[in-house]
Amino acid sequence: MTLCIKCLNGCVLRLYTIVSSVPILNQSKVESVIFIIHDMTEVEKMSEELNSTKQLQSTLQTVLDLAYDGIVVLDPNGVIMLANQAFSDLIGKSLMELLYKPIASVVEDQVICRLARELNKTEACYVADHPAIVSVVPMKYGDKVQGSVMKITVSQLDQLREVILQLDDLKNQLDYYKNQLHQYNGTRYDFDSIITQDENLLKLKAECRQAAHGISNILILGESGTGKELFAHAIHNASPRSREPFVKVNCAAIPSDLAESELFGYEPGAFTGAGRQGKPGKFELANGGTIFLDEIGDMPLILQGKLLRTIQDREVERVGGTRTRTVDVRIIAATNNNLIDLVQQGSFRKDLYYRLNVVTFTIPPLRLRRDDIALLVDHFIQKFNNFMGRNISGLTTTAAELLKKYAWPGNVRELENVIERVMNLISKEKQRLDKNDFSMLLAPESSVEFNVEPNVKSNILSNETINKNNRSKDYRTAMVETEKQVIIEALELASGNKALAARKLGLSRSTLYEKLRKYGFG
Ligand SMILES: Nc1ncnc2c1ncn2[C@@H]1O[C@H](COP(=O)(O)OP(=O)(O)OP(=O)(O)O)[C@@H](O)[C@H]1O
Repeated sequence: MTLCIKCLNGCVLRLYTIVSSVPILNQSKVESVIFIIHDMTEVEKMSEELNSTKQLQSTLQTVLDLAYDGIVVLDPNGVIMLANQAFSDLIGKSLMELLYKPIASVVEDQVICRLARELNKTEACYVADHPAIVSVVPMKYGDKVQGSVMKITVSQLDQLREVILQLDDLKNQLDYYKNQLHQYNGTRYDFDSIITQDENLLKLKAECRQAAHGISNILILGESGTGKELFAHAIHNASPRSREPFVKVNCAAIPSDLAESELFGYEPGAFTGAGRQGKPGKFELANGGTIFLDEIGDMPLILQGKLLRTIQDREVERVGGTRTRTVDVRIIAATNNNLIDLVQQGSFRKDLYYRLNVVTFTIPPLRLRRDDIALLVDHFIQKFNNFMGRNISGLTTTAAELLKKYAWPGNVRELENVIERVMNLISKEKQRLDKNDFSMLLAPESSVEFNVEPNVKSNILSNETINKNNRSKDYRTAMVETEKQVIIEALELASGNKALAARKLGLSRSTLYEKLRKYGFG
């Protein structure tokens, strides 16, 4: 019963009471009643407190059960006062079995029992065969230690391990697909593909292999068909970037109005015809790997400035964009032009030249390494034997002599093309290639011509132009006229098909275009 009492000072006290009444009887008649009033206010208060403590405990239990870590609360004697579900799962006992029992009596794990006696300790150990981190912290009320809380981090580590395993799996898959991509899209050659026994080229190979491990940009010089691209592939493959992309750009072949977007990409709507998604440029595609800028001497002047900025800042900005993107790309540039001449003529930026000319290699032409000819011939015969299902064993002595004396203006590419052509034309019964099979290399003036300084005789197809009159002309004029004549003949033979003419000449298409422009045929 609630009793309201008015005090002398006028305030009203509400008391929770239990009232008992005892009647006093006189001959069965109630004479008076004794009321005994028990003030239960304190008890009621305690009961309310108990209820809220129970609520708090239930909240605490819910919170603890949500935690991934195993948590156990111990009193100063090591009795388990509270534990969460994760702890119970880890130990393999129900909460009923654990609560209010000394931890040493219910938990078999010796590490946990030992750590339960510690305060302020963190240890990496195994709990129930799981790698775990166990921490114990004291619980204090005021200055007095009232017990401790132990936290066992296991499940997160397990989950982390799961995530790490998945990540490893994904990494393996990524490596696999990168490998596949590498086989189909990347490079075709490595240093073993470079056939030579020439001392200078062997030395160059060794230097390039060394430079491959570095970070500097590389410039490869050399006449057309000497193997500049082959070297670029080999350098990339021997570099720490070998698993990353190798992207080739033929600077002479991209139309100048598209060159900027090809190299640097474009944003959506950057120009009429630009795709809605935008497009990454070659630099972005080569990110992490190598970009091979072939025929760099033919790069439009306007783009050279942007290339220079890209090399310096290691950033690209897409056409029509404002955002810069960081790119980590190693540049290998190659050209058969004399870049210093181009700088002097004003068609190549001096500052770009110095940026590119950090580590430079010049591949010697085939005519300066004649001992390689026999080796390369064997290599190409083998290659075409495989392609064509032939069984040619090699050259006759006279054919070998002829090929060794020939000037090879188109270098290794021309040699390869000649062998391919001859192997296509000779009869099935033939075992060895004879001098007569190489009639296309024979000028009417006979072998004397082949002893002439190679530069003078730039191509054997020019059988009419290399004559005595030419020899009396000045050296350069003879070369130019010879070359013009050779080109005209090759175009005639190819019925005006420039790609075919370039193949016949053993030149790259871009080199032929360049020469056509130079001689005003283009
Ligand atoms: N040392 C070599 N060993 C084997 N093959 C070679 C060698 N040098 C060049 N070749 C072959 O000759 C052909 C031309 O080589 P490559 O394209 O690398 O020359 P390049 O100097 O880049 O020519 P261009 O200046 O015309 O682009 C390729 O088929 C290449 O495989």
